[in-house]
Amino acid sequence: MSGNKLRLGVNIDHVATVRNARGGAYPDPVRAAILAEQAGADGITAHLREDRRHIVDADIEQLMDALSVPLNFEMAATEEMQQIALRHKPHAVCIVPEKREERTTEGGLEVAREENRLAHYIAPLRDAGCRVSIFVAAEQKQIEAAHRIGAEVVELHAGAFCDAHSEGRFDDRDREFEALRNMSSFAHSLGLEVHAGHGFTYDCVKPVAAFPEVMELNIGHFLIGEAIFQGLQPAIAEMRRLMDEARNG
Ligand SMILES: CC(=O)[C@@H](O)[C@H](O)COP(=O)(O)O
Ligand SMILES: NCC(=O)COP(=O)(O)O
Repeated sequence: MSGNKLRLGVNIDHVATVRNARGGAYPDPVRAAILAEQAGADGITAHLREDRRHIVDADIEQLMDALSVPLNFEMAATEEMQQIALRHKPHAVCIVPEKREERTTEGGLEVAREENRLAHYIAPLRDAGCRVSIFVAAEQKQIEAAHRIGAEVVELHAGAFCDAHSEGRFDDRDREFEALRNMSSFAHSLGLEVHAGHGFTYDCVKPVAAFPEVMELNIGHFLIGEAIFQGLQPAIAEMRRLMDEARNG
């Protein structure tokens, strides 16, 4: 991924959701990834869930062959996913919590609860050259634990902030925003690279994009939705414009 500008990782999971609705071959998430690259995405994010509800193993194979920007491979901390990651050796892996019954990622990884296991789990991934990120809630104890286990990056779960904003719960939104801002600064003070993701829309991206410590935003569901109305490349270009506006004033 490029320099120290605020990078945009485009998550293409939900192109696969549409594809899988009919069990066919289109729309192709790999074609979406290539179009996203051409529209200015600095990286592509794909979440291979245990239940393969959207991205499937063949998508990861094809993305590894087709992409000229880095792949951020989201995965649960399972033996199966570790073997898949070690086989492909993507630029980055992001360890996320998963529950089969969830509709989408509901919270951050409870790193503090299983530090020893996760430290051993991520070591081979780091040794294989993958940049290891941990998807965490904006909580000090989780960020400290992510640092202790040897993660290089934390991705702050922005979902509570984004949901509160879109639902008009502005007191909740402001509280979540303060947590994100404080934990972005705290994570940076530990030497962690700071990312954020989950739930960003045009309306709520700028306040977090303005955090000077944040190096990357991973955004998917909203962009794929917007692509239905204005096309994927214009949707990405607008998100990029808003991110740049936030960062550069
Ligand atoms: C970890 C995260 O916030 C996103 O990658 C999200 O998981 C997208 O996938 P789902 O929509 O299946 O949760
Ligand atoms: N890690 C967050 C991500 O990849 C995209 O989340 P969303 O924008 O699909 O909610």
